[in-house]
Parts: sequence; structure tokens; C-alpha cells
Amino acid sequence: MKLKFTKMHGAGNDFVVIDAIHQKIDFTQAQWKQLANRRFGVGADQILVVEKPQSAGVDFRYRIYNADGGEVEQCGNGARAFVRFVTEKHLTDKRAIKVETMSGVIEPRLEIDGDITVDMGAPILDCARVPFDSTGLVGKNQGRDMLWPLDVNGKTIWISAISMGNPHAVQVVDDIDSAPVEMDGPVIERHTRFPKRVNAGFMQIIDRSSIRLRVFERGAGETLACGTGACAAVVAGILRGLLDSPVKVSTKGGDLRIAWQGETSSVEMTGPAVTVFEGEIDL
Ligand SMILES: N[C@H](CCC[C@H](N)C(=O)O)C(=O)O
Repeated sequence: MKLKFTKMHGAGNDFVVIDAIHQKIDFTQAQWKQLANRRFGVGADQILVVEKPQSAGVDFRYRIYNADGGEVEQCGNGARAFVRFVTEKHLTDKRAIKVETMSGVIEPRLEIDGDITVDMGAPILDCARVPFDSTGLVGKNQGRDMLWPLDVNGKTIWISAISMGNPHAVQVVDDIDSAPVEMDGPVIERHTRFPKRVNAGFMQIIDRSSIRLRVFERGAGETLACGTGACAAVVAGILRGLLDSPVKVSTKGGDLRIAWQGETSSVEMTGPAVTVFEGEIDL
């Protein structure tokens, strides 16, 4: 079939966005993987599929597929691209939109200055719900955070296990430029303690209101930015007593602003979303 798509990015985390309201979409995991392939397809970290809502009181549903073709629960940068897409395609005239995802309803809104803010919901810290298997591990407290030991490539690293609807393992490193993201990222992603695999975050604290962050993403590898990863890193830093909200998160692809007032309050992410080109592909 001829598939119309829009290529977009949020701080360099790039997407193929598809209107599944006006196109009939019924692809296999192999076809999603091909579409995301940077040689045999269009190329993207994730594919975002915009659908009519399934629940009342919600404006849209959006599905997220990683570059490996697997469907996942949440995508922060994708939520901003989603808002830019439905606004530019005149699929809504709202500036604050309720969107259902696999992990619940999020509320992105288009700001006057063109940036997009997303209420990403409250972080999930209960290991069983991340999910993270802490059985038999002896964690250590740092502030209000619990750090867990993981054996990775012959060394022990200490991570925060946090879900933003999708799972994250966040560690603090002295210098992200020299951090072993390529070596350790894939091992953390597939660590047996994370039954649904995990996004591996490497956070360098710059000061109490700014960090640098690299994320080796589940199902996509290292991306230029990870929105949910930025949310999880800031939550970990605030719990550890290292950061104060709001925090500037500098990634390879751009800066995000993350705010969180603690406990059960929502994490709020603000950042850019850009349309790069429109296209059509036989798939
Ligand atoms: N790789 C992630 C999904 C995309 C998240 C990221 N691109 C973001 O902006 O949050 C996962 O498997 O949970």
C-alpha cells in the first residue's frame, strides 16, 4: 500500500508519524521495523501512529513502535511531535489535547511560544510496576531514592529503577562524554532484572538545576534525546537530593525542561517538536 507519513523530531529523537484516522493501517512488526530502518525504509527511532480515541473524554489515541518494531507504552518526545502533527494537519483546533497511550492518558499542550509542554503523569517508583526484579538485592538509600546494584560488564553500577509508563534504569556518571554508553547500554537494556527490558539513562549533574543526559533506549539504541528518560533522570536526581525542580536537561539533540514537585505529582516536560518533511512510501 502507499503510505503517507510525516518525518519529525523532538530534540533530535526522530519519528515517522502516520495519520491512521484517514489511512487504514494494519502492519506487522516486521513492516514497522522496515519502515524505521535507515537503509531499507524511511528511518526513525520510533513510529507514531495517530488514531481516533477508544475512550470517552479523550481526543486521540497514539501508538508508539520502537525501531525494532515492538509496540511500547510511552514516548515523551513523541508526545510533543504528536501535538505538532495534529495541529499542523488541522485534526484538532485545541491547544491542550488529551491523548490515550498504552500506559494511560497524557495531556500535551501547545504553548504560545511554539514549544510544547506535556503532563507526563506521575513517576512509578514501585519496583514491581517498573517492572524491576529486586529479589535478593540489597539496595542503598540516597536521600529519598533507593539505588540498586546491577552487575554490568564485570562491574557493579548503582541505578534508580523508575517508570514513566515505560521502564528506565538511571545512573549518575561523572562525565557523559566518556561514559560507557555503547558498552554498557545494550547490557543494561537486556538485563535479566528488567523482564520487559529497559531504557538505560546516563546522567551527569552540572548543578542543582541542570544535567547532561545520554540514553541507550530500549528497542532503538542511543538516541539524540529521550523525553521519558529526561523525566526519569530528573525524578531520580530530585529524590537523591541532587536536583531542584525545574531542571534543564541537555541532550545531544537539544534541551528539555523538566519540572516535578515530588511524590504523586505529575512530571511536566517542555521542549521542541519539528516537522522535517512529508513523504509517501510503498509498504
Ligand atoms: N525506547 C522507549 C520508547 C521511546 C521513548 C523516548 N523516545 C522518549 O522520548 O520518551 C521504550 O522502549 O520505552
